[in-house]
Amino acid sequence: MTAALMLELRDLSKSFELHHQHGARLNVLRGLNLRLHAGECVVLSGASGAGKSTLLRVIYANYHPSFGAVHVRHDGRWLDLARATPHEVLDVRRHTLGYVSQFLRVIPRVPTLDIVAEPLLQNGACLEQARERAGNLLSRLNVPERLWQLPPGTFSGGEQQRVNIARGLIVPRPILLLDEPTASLDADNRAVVAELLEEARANGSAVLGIFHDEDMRERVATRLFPMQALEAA
Ligand SMILES: Nc1ncnc2c1ncn2[C@@H]1O[C@H](COP(=O)(O)OP(=O)(O)OP(=O)(O)O)[C@@H](O)[C@H]1O
Repeated sequence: MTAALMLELRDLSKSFELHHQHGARLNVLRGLNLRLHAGECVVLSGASGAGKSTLLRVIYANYHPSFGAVHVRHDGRWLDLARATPHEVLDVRRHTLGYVSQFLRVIPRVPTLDIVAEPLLQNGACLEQARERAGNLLSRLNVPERLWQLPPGTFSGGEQQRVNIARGLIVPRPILLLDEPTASLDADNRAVVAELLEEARANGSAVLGIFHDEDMRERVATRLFPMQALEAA
């Protein structure tokens, strides 16, 4: 049986207008086509500045594409995020499309355990279930239990990144976007993240990510998607 198509980018382009440079345009993505299926992990490769993060931000609807379509399979139908309403975008983010960046951005003074549990609570789980699953993920990611009741503001870069990954993976989502989520992690913790991603794929998630570390790329990628910086307009 062929795996279900989950995400399809068609003829996608993105340029930025540089207001402080008299409206000059910077073309970053042009005519890009990509299909992502359930159970695969496609890793974006290419030099710094090739547009990898921009592409993930366009898919997550943080940036609006200049041209083209971002079709996602959401709730049994296809939706073009480039033309979706803000309400539809929020619904897609809540149920279908996860995004884990390098940085943890959270409300200050909330304990780590609740930060991780929050997305599961929002999806309808009870507090006890959400905290239990949060604790499991934090343990697997080697975040010591003595830190769980503290807000993560003062944690090390690697600890914050592991909290961020736990929060990003606690709700199983059909499509996962990862923007260098393991950048500050040591080899042992990178291996845990690779295992978590394999489990997500085995459960049918489609993963699209950026990993600068070559070991990590080789370990998690089922396919590479090469990208190149465009020439100036
Ligand atoms: N909001 C923005 N406004 C203007 N230019 C932007 C914006 N976001 C990204 N760019 C430009 O787009 C180009 C691609 O950036 P992007 O961060 O997508 O590259 P990348 O391949 O992810 O690089 P790296 O591997 O270094 O993270 C860069 O030249 C960057 O300056």
